[in-house]
Amino acid sequence: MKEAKILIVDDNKSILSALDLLLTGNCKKVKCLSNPNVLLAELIEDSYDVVLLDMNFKAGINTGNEGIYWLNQIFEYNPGISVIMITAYGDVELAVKAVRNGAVDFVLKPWENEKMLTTIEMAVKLSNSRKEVRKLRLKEDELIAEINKSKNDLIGSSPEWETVMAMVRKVAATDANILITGENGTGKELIAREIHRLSNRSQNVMVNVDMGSIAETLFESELFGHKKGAFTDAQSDRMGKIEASNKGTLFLDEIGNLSLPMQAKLLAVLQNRKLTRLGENLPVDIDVRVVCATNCDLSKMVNDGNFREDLLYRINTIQIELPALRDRKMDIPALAEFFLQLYTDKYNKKGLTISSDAISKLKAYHWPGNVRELQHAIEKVVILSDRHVIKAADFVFKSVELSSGEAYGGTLEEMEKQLITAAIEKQMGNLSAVSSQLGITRQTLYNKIKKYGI
Ligand SMILES: Nc1ncnc2c1ncn2[C@@H]1O[C@H](COP(=O)(O)OP(=O)(O)OP(=O)(O)O)[C@@H](O)[C@H]1O
Repeated sequence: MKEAKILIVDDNKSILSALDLLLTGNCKKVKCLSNPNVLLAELIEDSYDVVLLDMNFKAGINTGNEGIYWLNQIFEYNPGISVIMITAYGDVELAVKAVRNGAVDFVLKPWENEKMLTTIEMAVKLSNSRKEVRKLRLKEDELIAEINKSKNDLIGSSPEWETVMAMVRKVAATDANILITGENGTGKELIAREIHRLSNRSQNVMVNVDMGSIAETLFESELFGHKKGAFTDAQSDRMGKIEASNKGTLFLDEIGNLSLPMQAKLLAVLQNRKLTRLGENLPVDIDVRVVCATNCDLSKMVNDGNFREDLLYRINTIQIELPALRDRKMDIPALAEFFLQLYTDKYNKKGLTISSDAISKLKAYHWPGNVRELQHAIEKVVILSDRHVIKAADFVFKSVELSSGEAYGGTLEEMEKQLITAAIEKQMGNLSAVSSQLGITRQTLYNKIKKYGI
């Protein structure tokens, strides 16, 4: 209230001076106008939080229509401003009409000062929250525009990749739920982004949830949100990821990693299109398009009793299978050039090129980690290269199987890296299988892959 700027418009001078006396000292600025014709000019002059507006201006004509007219004028200029009508007892009906038109409240003449101050205080609060909402909305629009601005660089012209892209273009604009399958690193997330970018939901966000890294205990609060105090660590209200993707796209990565109880909870939300935040009673309506990705064979998981059939039907209206990189080797040169450009720019190594024998070597390799592995391989040689041309010998692909009794001369970290690389090769890039082979969680495996640049 102390920071508020109040504009009072009334042709009755004694009302103006009474209100001026009451409010000066309680507010930052109080401005009185006896002629409504200068009202709009005054709104342009300064940013007011509240306008106190008389219902009647012309002496003798008490239709109140002038008040409603000026109310609409104010909103046309600034719909966020709080307007309180000042009205005589006989005009209550009109004052109610003004409230229907957007005024926050009305005060009857003669007013009680306490009541008037409370009404103005509420109006200031409302005006502040409207300003805050408007600011957040603009910020949100800005962020979404920024996120969606960049067109994805999807490299590939092989028939296998073209088939994928034709399917993406066909289904993007529909609201169909899509399941993207393929080995790790084949571009599932990239394709999900492209589907979102080409969809009618691209004005809103795509929210990415990695089901493989959410702990069972946090699943509900991460996805559905919670109210402050809903559980010990819930220190503030939090919107869940599903609600955050409302009107946009919800990308559920590694859907095959979901436990059966979590599958049931997710299915209920997708079926009912409603969710209830933890600790709250009222369900919230949601309107999301679901895109899922997995490297697991979900049909086999259904047969084995590890994945709900009804959930599979719900998420795989359309299935897009991404080819492994070894099955579209003709795209390797273009991908290599693309990543070379990316990393020579990033590491300031302009002019670095790649020899044709190096490209041949890349084409001959079987890429168990697919495009991601190729990307990391190029990044590594760009960092290490101190020549102008990358040669075949710069790429070293290890296929190591260490026997338990073998003496190893390297550091513990090198050994760990080799073990992980060997396991990825052995399991053909299936990270779930790699993590169970090595006896570590998927998250730990991800961290190590990132750490070692595998
Ligand atoms: N066609 C492509 N053109 C350019 N870059 C690609 C392409 N396909 C994949 N990539 C890049 O390869 C990396 C891995 O892609 P992405 O994360 O989409 O794969 P993924 O299948 O979702 O992997 P995971 O199953 O491990 O989550 C990303 O950096 C992505 O930008």
